[in-house]
Amino acid sequence: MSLVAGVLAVQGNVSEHAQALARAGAAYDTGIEVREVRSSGVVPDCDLLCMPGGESTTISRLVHGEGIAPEIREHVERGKPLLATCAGLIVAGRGSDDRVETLGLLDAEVERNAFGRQVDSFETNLDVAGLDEPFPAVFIRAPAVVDAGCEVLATVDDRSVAVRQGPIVGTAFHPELTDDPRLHRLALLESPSVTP
Ligand SMILES: NC(=O)CC[C@H](N)C(=O)O
Repeated sequence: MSLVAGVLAVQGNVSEHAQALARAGAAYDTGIEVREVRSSGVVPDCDLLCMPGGESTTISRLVHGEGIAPEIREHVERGKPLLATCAGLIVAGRGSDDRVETLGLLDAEVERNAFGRQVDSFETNLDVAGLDEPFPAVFIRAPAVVDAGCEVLATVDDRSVAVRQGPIVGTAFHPELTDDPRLHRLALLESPSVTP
């Protein structure tokens, strides 16, 4: 079978997500066609969706300005999986920062740059619910979920850094920046609406 995966391409690690999707699909012999989402009209054809990191202010402006926001909303309302990473998590959540117009898809208040400047970037082996072995998680000016009304999959220093609600998985870290495809698999290919 073959799946169509959309990667929001207004900003962020687009090619890295495309490669991660290819790695994740290879394990299942699933063909994955990646489409970059820069304007409206692409998301309705997608089985899976990634919302990458970048600058959440910019991403939220473009998502709303280009008419992509209602399509993402409809995508998850139809039970199709969405992986939102870092700035993508901020945009998917219910915001705590006026400069970001969030989508409110996740019942999670997300604090931007939650780990402070002194630790702008770090990597840690993270226990994630649903994965057997720790995941090599890369954090770059990462947010954290400060108030989660949804399932928490992982924490760092008592802060929630991976959450799940229905077909949506949000991570404060960047699973696309490692060779490990397990997070993309867990979030996207093992979602109930997708049968690889
Ligand atoms: N790597 C990232 O996506 C960083 C997110 C960024 N700090 C923001 O607030 O938008």
